[in-house]
Amino acid sequence: MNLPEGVKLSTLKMNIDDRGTFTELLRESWIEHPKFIQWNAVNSEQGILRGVHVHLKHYDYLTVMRGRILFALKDLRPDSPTENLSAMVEISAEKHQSLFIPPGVAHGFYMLEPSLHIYAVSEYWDMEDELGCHFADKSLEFSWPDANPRISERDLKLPALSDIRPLIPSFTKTR
Ligand SMILES: Cc1cn([C@H]2C[C@H](O)[C@@H](COP(=O)(O)OP(=O)(O)O[C@H]3O[C@H](C)C(=O)[C@H](O)[C@H]3O)O2)c(=O)[nH]c1=O
Repeated sequence: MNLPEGVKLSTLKMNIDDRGTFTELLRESWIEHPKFIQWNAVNSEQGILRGVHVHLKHYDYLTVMRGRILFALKDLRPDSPTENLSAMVEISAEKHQSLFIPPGVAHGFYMLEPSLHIYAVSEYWDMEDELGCHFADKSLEFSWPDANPRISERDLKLPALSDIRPLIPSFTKTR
């Protein structure tokens, strides 16, 4: 699958026995840079769309613990080898995968089923690092399965993609 440079989609090993399952979600050795300092758990009803957000500083590392989520990604970093590439990735709890998203890659999440995703961030939550644009902006080139998702007031008021593009720093190779 063609993903923005630096985005990593990994399959996690689910150990199954007669009691249930055991899955390692993250080892520090799997990701050289950055270190993750905060974890979040997010429950969502079906039909919810979170985003589209993009960060100047922090990295996200996500996995789906229950349900099925469509992750939409777009590379907004000037000079990136995949500048302007859009991608849609579906992750379910059954096929345990993780998604690593560097700064400058816009992302939005549409819940195909009631879902629980957990994610780690490399900086503490800071609204200064919470940019975003309206999910239905055509220049995102996202094909959402739902033209009328349930979305927060904040996300509904997000600007056009063209308004935030000048704020995104140029691409730097993830160490
Ligand atoms: C991010 C965050 C939020 N909150 C509080 C603030 C709100 O009362 C509530 C929901 O926050 P928000 O509406 O920002 O959640 P999402 O719309 O799911 O956005 C989050 O997930 C999308 C996809 C992102 O990429 C954003 O980085 C992240 O903000 O949790 C906290 O208490 N700590 C936190 O670290």
